[in-house]
Amino acid sequence: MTRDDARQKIIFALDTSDFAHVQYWAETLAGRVGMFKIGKQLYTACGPAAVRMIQKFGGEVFLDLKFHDIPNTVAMASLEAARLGVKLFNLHALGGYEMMARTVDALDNEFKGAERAKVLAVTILTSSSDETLRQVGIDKPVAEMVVRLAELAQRAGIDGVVASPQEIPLIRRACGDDFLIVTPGVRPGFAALNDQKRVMTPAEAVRAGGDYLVIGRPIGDAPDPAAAAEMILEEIIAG
Ligand SMILES: O=C(O)c1cc(=O)[nH]c(=O)n1[C@@H]1O[C@H](COP(=O)(O)O)[C@@H](O)[C@H]1O
Repeated sequence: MTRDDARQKIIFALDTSDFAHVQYWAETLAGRVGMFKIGKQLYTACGPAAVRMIQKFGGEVFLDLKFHDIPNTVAMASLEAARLGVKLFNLHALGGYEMMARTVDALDNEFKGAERAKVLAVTILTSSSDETLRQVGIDKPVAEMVVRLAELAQRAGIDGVVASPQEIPLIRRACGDDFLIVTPGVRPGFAALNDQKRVMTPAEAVRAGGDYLVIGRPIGDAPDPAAAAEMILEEIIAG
């Protein structure tokens, strides 16, 4: 794998509330990572201006708002996400088949075959365990639920999933090679686990078949974030 291929796989999770930080991170990491993830914290604080700031510096955006609502509301919100010109955005597969299929229909009607944002379904969050599922009344193990939700998303026309690296082989087997797998819960050798539970190293996640790796605190909290991003690249290439 070339250095550039490895770089394109890294999505930096821009988890901040401060608009001034957005420009700093865009300048510091543009060209070092493939995409910037704008999630609930930053989007709630700064809105579409944060997306535009990244785009101004030539960065691609993954809008991580994890929509989960009635089908019409999610479809309409998804159209707005796609109109921002982001490369990826997501919704919760637990919202069900109709919510996902209505969203894909709305996008197809609006973009009519032209290039559009890819939509991902979140399966089971990487911070969840079998016990977390039991607490909300789901008695199945995480791995079984992840595959079930990935298959449901694929049937609804969704482009891929967000899942823990540990579930990548199961999803690949069930959904094939063209289904995107975006994986958070990635921890390079030098970083702390924080609140993530089902983790892998960057090299292991790529070897397992992950298309993109979402990495936040191991880069953002590092004393030298640019150097941390380069170390992660080295880990991917060496692996
Ligand atoms: O959708 C996500 O990006 C996501 C899904 C998931 O299951 N687990 C998860 O950690 N994430 C996000 O991935 C990022 C991980 O950040 P770090 O744990 O700091 O690397 C955070 O912004 C989370 O919101």
